[in-house]
Amino acid sequence: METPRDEAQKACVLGSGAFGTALAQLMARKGVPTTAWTRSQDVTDLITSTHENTPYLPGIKLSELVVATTEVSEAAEGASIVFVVVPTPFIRDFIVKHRDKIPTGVPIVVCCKGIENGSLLTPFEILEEELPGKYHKHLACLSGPSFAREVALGKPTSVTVAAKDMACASKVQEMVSDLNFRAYTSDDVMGLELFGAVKNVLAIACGASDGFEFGLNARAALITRGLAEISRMAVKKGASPLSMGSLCGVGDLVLTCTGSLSRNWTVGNRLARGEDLDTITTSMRMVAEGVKTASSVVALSDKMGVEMPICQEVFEVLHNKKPVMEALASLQGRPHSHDLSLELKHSEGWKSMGLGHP
Ligand SMILES: NC(=O)c1ccc[n+]([C@@H]2O[C@H](COP(=O)([O-])OP(=O)(O)OC[C@H]3O[C@@H](n4cnc5c(N)ncnc54)[C@H](O)[C@@H]3O)[C@@H](O)[C@H]2O)c1
Ligand SMILES: O=P(O)(O)OC[C@H](O)CO
Repeated sequence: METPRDEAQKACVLGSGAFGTALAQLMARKGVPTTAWTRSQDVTDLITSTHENTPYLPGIKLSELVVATTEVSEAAEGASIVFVVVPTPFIRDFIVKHRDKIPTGVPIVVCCKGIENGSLLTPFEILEEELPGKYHKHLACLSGPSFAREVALGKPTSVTVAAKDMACASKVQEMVSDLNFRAYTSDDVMGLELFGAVKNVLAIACGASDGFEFGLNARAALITRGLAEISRMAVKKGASPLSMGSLCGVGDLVLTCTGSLSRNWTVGNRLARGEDLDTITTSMRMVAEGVKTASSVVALSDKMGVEMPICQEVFEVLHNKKPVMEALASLQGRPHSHDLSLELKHSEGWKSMGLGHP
């Protein structure tokens, strides 16, 4: 039987934490043989012998079509789609070390949510910097409300796939979608990545607020004012303010700020309950990207002259040991200001879209 256009023959997943494993399971569910690169031999052995990635997705039986290897060349060979799911702090080293093994002419889908410390670049920007030009029109990124466990279990999930070349975004959309996983396309790569990165920092604030049992009003306010912070930065960085209404915008922000499955929310929650950051992070094998991204967001907002008070307070708590209660009080005591609707109407980005005040 002829294979339909834009259907993957083999998928390669680079990074076998919770989300990489969930994506491997998603592709296998679609009948696509999938090879996942794991950093450690013990995870490859577990997947091979038990069909379960116990450290990252315990209790979920993986398809026989998912195989694991510690060799990037083996994972990538013959792949018609590649997912990059290595946490942001390790992406650059990973790509530099393995770029000669990454196939050309097939979509490379970046699925990480963070901003690199130092360079202040997003994962997509890092790949553009480190991969030769021949890869660039094949780069896409995928984000949205998508807890790995629910994706792996085949629970209904919808995400955004963005690329600079819409043909690439559409190709990825076709390749990843099934009845339980629905992808929408976008050309706003910067918007998708900034929302995905900064929402992790805001989820730490919401986890802390929930840890103190400040209530649902406080949490809704943090989410909404958090949306204002991201939009401010995104607009100034050239992203579309309209992406705030997307799955990769408000969708993922709401999920991560309200879901106890979130690692970032959990970090904030445990901080509020009196644990210190080192204890929390060393007890987690998984990565809460918001911890390191908080430093990048504060550095980037300073550099760009963008006000991001919630992110600033999260940074103070995480990296300058400010007591959580004091940080939350600082936010409530700030000078009065405008609602986002009024603020955006006067912003240059909004005006350039013809949406500002005349
Ligand atoms: N877990 C989710 O629900 C989810 C959903 C969407 C997106 N994401 C994003 O996917 C990315 C990966 O997260 P995850 O949840 O799959 O991972 P994880 O937190 O479950 O696991 C950590 C991963 O990092 C790897 N790692 C640790 N040190 C490394 C190093 N030095 N070099 C290379 N890899 C190293 C580990 O091998 C493991 O694969 C993150 O950017 C995350 O924000 C996660
Ligand atoms: O568990 P978290 O906080 O890393 O969030 C996971 C995903 O980003 C949710 O879409």
